[in-house]
Amino acid sequence: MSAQREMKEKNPWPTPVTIIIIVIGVIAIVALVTVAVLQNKPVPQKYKYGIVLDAGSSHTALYIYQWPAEKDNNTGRVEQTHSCKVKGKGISSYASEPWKAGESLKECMGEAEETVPKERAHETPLYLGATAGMRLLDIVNSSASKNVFQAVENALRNSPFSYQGARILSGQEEGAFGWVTVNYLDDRLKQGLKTTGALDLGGASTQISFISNDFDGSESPINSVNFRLYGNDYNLYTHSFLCYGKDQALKMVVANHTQSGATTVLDPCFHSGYNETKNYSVLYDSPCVSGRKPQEVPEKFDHIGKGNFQECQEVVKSVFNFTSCKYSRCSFNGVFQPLLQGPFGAFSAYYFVMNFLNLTDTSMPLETVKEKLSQYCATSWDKIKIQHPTVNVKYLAEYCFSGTYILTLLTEGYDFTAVTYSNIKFIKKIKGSDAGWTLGYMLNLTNMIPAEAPDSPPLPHAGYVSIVTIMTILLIGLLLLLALRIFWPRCSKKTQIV
Ligand SMILES: Nc1ccn([C@@H]2O[C@H](COP(=O)(O)OP(=O)(O)O)[C@@H](O)[C@H]2O)c(=O)n1
Ligand SMILES: [Ca+2]
Repeated sequence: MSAQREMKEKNPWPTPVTIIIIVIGVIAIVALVTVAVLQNKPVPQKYKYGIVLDAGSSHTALYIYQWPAEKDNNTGRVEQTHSCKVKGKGISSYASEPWKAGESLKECMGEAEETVPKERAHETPLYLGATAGMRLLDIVNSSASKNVFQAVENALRNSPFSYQGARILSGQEEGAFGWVTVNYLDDRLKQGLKTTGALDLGGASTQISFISNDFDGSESPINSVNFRLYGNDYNLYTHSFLCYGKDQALKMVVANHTQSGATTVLDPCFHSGYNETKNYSVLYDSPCVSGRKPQEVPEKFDHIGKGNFQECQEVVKSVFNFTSCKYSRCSFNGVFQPLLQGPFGAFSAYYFVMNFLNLTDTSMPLETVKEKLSQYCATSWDKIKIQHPTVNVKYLAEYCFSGTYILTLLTEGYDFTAVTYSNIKFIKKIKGSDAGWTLGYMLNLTNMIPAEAPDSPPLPHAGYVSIVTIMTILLIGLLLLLALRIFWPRCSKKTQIV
């Protein structure tokens, strides 16, 4: 015992070598922990951008998407960072003065230039896709449609972005890309989860798209779209009904009322007290109704509201044809539709209308929804105007019709029942991005969704760094213990003597 005390008094400090080892060990640990922390700190993100113009029948909207620059190969999330509503009507309304279609886009294109960093502009793809308004214009006047595209192209080519072209989407593309958007934003594709069907209601056409076990594409190939996304195969059913958007459907319904060429039309889909003089020529100005035009019509008619939901439902039904079906089952107008399956997201005008009517809650029994709509339709036009002083009266007048049309389309047209109605969710946005075909369109054209699932490392980055750090600390600890035994052998010996 005394010898041990003697030794400690002689040399109370560890040897310099041990100190160096300990210092190096501590520095190594601090360095490792610092590296691990810094490595996992979010670095300021650099983004890439893509722009899509949705040239709809009623208006054009511009959407800007962004995704992490270093991850455009399929792992980074694409999200909407900005949107801009073009003032005025859709591009198809400029058939007689096409240059105005190009002009109309300039304000939103200016916003896009402010949103996308200058150094990214030249590599930012810019697309314009036109839907049913231009499909209809192309049917009645294809040279006018070409002129509108020419004007739009001139405006977009002069932008600093990488212009990739303007074209009319087929109804099938419109339906399929809407489905891709909804399922991409919900993260259902990457994870191979059960998908959500997509219901899109526009002004001039409407789309229904869903996966059904009942459907392999063979019964009606024109309604079938095949995808391989993230290693999963999808056989999607999709159909677009031209003329069954809510604005054209309204024209068809009113046209059915006015077959006799009457000067007064009593309309159950408009509120009592509503009375507007309208032109027959405007009513019959689209190919959706031109075939119904009576031989002899006066110039104008008085459109008078009656405010009766039940009767409105009956006249709305008159635009759906259920008489012939050459397939095992049909929705309407002889169009094949497999058994409805799964949850559905209903967006665009489905959402705008049901949201205005306070009817987006689909857990409410369908009968209650109908009662509420019936009460709304029965409210006088004067009262409606007082209740909604800020809403444009042209749109305000149409909500009773639009609500009735939506319920009729869903239940009679597509065959949703009181039970399956609750599978529908009326949505505007998913995680900050608008539901609609534009995102799916861009993801497809930029090959941003791979056919095969990307290989992912077995551990996430943070987990990898933590494990390496812990293992290194353990190793250093072991080395230190080893060093203690080598450089202080006497210590251990003394302990043995004691
Ligand atoms: N805030 C809004 C915006 C659009 N809408 C309606 O939503 C529909 C959008 O259709 P769209 O312009 O995309 O037409 P399509 O080309 O898709 O048929 C139109 O009927 C608009 O009137 C609405 O009800 N409320
Ligand atoms: Ca649309």
